[in-house]
Amino acid sequence: MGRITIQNLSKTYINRRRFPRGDDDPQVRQGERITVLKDINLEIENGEMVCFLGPSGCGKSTLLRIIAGFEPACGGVVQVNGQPVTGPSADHIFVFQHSGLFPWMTVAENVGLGLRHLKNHHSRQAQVTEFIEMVELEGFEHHYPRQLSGGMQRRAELARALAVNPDIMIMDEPFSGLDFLTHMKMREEVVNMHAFIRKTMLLVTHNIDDALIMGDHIVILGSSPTAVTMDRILDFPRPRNFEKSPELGRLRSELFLMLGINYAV
Ligand SMILES: Nc1ncnc2c1ncn2[C@@H]1O[C@H](COP(=O)(O)OP(=O)(O)OP(=O)(O)O)[C@@H](O)[C@H]1O
Repeated sequence: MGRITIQNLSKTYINRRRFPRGDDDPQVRQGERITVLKDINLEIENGEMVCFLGPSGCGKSTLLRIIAGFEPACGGVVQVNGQPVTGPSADHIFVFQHSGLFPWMTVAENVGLGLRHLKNHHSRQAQVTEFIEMVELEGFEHHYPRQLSGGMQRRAELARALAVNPDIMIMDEPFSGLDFLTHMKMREEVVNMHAFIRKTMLLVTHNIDDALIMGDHIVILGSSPTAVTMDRILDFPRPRNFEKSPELGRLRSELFLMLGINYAV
């Protein structure tokens, strides 16, 4: 289960670097308070693919770090499956990171990390093989990360995430730095993987098309301080196609406008 409830969430950072050196005034020494998130309310259903969009610096990563328990909130509540988040939970949440593979381990060893609990060597190996096949990396089981292309490394990371089998998978700009075709391929793979595992996935992206093609639910955050400016369930049929679905195309133009771009490209 991966149901998330966020109520009146707020987050303030203190910019301690702002006080002048040697200033002993306690108020000044407290530093300038920067409110990043204010009154965020969201309901995320189990199994949803939620795409977060918003201008740079609006607090998308901060929000995901709070959900993952890496960062405390300053106000409000975040609950996962009805339980308040009080810290990181390796059992429930997997944070998909760039270069998250251990460089001294092969692809199979990296993927196998998530299956350490399986005592039977043969069933563990069988599952490692299954996940590696799922991301089409068969033949590269014994390669080290440095021997893989950027796209293959991301696929190996996906296989590792699948092996961990978390309730919630968090992906912060998972396609950044990939070339156009690899980006498209990875996007397709994540959509297929999600359709297969139906786990809750939270994905931060700067790419409106990614959000529209992938998301069951789109959340747009506005800045200064960040509030939810759009919270919308997408029920367009899949595979999604802008040419075949004029409504999807209209929503695309609307999102471009909301994010300050007048002419959708
Ligand atoms: N540890 C911190 N201390 C002080 N300020 C911070 C800290 N972490 C983040 N911030 C500030 O919080 C704001 C939101 O940062 P965050 O990384 O969440 O934005 P984002 O929307 O993910 O940005 P981007 O899209 O550029 O990755 C920024 O103004 C950032 O400077």
